Amino acid sequence: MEKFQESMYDLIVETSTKLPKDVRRAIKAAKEQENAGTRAAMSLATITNNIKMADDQVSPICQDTGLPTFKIKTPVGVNQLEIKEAIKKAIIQATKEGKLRPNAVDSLTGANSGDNLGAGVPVVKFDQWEKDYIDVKLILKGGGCENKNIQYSLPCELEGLGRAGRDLDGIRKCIMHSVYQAQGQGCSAGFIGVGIGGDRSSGYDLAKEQLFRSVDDVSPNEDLRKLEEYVLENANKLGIGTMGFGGEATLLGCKIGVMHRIPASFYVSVAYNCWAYRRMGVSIDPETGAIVEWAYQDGEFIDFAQDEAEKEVAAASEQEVITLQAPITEEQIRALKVGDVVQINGMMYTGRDAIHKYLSDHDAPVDLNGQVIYHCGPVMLKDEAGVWHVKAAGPTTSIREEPYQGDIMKKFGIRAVIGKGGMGPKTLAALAEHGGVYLNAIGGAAQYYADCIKGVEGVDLMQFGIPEAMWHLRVEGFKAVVTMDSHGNSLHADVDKSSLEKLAQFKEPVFK
Ligand SMILES: O=C(O)C[C@H](O)C(=O)O
Ligand code: SF4
Repeated sequence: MEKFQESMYDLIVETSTKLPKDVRRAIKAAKEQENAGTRAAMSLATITNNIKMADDQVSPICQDTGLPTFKIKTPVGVNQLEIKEAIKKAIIQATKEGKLRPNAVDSLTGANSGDNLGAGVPVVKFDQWEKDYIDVKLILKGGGCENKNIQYSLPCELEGLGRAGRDLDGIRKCIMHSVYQAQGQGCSAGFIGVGIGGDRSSGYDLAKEQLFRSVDDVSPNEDLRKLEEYVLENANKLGIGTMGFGGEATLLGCKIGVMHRIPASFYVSVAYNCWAYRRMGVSIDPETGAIVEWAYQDGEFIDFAQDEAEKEVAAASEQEVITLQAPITEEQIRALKVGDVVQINGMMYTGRDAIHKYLSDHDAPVDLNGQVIYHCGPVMLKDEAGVWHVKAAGPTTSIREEPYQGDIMKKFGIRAVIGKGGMGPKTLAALAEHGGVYLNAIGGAAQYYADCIKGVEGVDLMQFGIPEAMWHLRVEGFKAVVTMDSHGNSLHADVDKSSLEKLAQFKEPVFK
């Protein structure tokens, strides 16, 4: 097993930096459905461009490299303790090299362990089997899509769909609702794994297990096959679209598993995965620890470089891009309206969960008047000269900052916040009152945005750990879409409302 640690390192790097073939094909198909010049087409062009950049630079596709979760099958007699130790060492190395973001945070103190190890991190689950090789599957599922997982306890009452009973049609309603409630916040267009039955924990396990199935896999169970097809077809009629901007592609895959339950419980558990669906697998020789074969290798490999020309056409047909130089004036902000595409030059400051809480009862370490806050937890590496470099820097889900955002903008004179997934009524009211704007960047496009960052000018509040610190970033041509303006308009509220109306079309029984 000499080579096992190296094999695990290779598996981690491949998973974090290169999307599997089946996922690439699903993204390509989604792109082909969207009309050129729409926000959805522009978002998908950014996504495919990002996938290509991650390929070329062997860098994380998305800055949130998730909770590393390994599912391992070993022949009888293989030492599982040794396997776990080798995985931990490989994780430390991949983190040091910027292939994984340090993502393990002490839930009580907030301290980041810095090496991706911690209580319960990584997740390593073993099974034994009769075969003579080791099978290792890895999924790196980020926090934004994890937060959109949902578990239903049947019977229940669902907005838009009415009563969901303890039968196949009730299950259908839950799954349709799960896609609606995710909106764009889990970086749609996404994939869902569904677990029917079990208890609260085994139900979610079963749902996540489905995410290891190939996108092309067809369920051998006839009822589930029909349900998977139904959901895939009809969830795409909700009009949520990529990033929740509206559009044709909302869901790229639906896989459903079933297990027994106990009489009183009936759970439908849904695991939502963003488009950055990073899962890979290898089979390993138990003697040497070397990789014998990679999983998910069937079918055509889409190299998104081929899409270059197409992407340029889409970009050219876009509307005018408004350039904003930070610091930005109230007048410039008031001139913006939902749908405008802007590009930012100058400084922006990262701030996510820890910073927003901190700023609510402390002074800011820098003058934020007229400035831009970027909801982002980047992957950063320091070189030997002590200079920081951005390795990946896409937006994080903004709605988590809803309790603080409006107050902080007013307190410090912040004019723009950039994030993804949109914010709620409290922030919308503050944008109108104070003269602020919410800009939506493309979730997961961590290489694309890292490329717009021309320098790291400083960092504050490092005690919160790399992803949560306040990084001072000098940017050029950082593009985003105005999705909430200072005139009370929110694209997110509009898409939510229209998708709820569309969801109601699916109220009548289908599977009797
Ligand atoms: O933690 C992050 O950087 C992003 C997160 O995965 C999210 O989707 O909000
Ligand atoms: S930012 Fe988006 S793409 Fe990245 S892990 Fe979160 S949900 Fe996935």
